[in-house]
Amino acid sequence: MNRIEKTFQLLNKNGSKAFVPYIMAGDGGLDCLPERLVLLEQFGAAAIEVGVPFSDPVADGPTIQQAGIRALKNGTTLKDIVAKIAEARSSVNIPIILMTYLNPIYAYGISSFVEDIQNAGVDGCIIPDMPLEEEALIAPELEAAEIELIRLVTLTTPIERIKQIAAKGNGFLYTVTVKGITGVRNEFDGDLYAYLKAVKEVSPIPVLAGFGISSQEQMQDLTKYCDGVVVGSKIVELFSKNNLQEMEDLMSIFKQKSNMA
Ligand SMILES: O=P(O)(O)OC[C@@H](O)[C@@H](O)c1c[nH]c2ccccc12
Repeated sequence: MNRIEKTFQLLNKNGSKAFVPYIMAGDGGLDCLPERLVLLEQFGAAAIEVGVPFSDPVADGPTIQQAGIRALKNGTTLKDIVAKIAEARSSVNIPIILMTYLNPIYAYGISSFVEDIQNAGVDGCIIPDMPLEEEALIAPELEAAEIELIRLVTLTTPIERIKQIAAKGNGFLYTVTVKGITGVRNEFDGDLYAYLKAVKEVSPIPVLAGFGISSQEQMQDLTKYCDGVVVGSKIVELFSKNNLQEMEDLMSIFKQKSNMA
């Protein structure tokens, strides 16, 4: 069984919710990636989304964009990231999910990409600019390698399409909570909770909410309606300020789960 599936089975059994932090690989130098992964697991992460820096990150807000620019300035490449994950894999028990736009995968070569991330122990992949209609490009190879393709739905996705996407049944459904790009928000649309509830009702796989989340209050509100949260910009900001205490405090409500992996 894939690590992602196993993780959600355990969370479910314990009645716990998932905290999935996003980090930008190469921000602060690629050498610190393994220690950051280990730290996030210790703080209570259920899985970690590792972002690949890219020059045209269409879904990224200012915090993630800046982190991407810093990582690119450090000379970070997808090849080096995959090698670093391979190096870190034996010290990390929780699932590692690689988030990259399609272009770097193309440049790498689809088959070698899948083969290399499989060997590195990557458990899942998020490719935000690849719609359902285009995924035949890579989905069969990922499936053969037992790597979960994590798909996104948004506030504007019709429910019939959400059903179709969720029915693919990989990993979890990434439900985007805002009409816009990544980045910390103070409040969400009033209809968000009803939408999350509707997504949860039609999804045979776990539903995670992501985009704009930075406080424990938001996390507690949202996880009433879904199985967990993805937090990117806030985590990226705290790493760049080296504010590990605030990170540990923020994640503390999820911590009891860290020992189950
Ligand atoms: O930064 P936020 O608002 O907390 O949102 C998570 C997000 O950063 C991360 O999941 C992510 C970063 N870049 C993306 C592009 C598409 C989808 C998701 C992402």
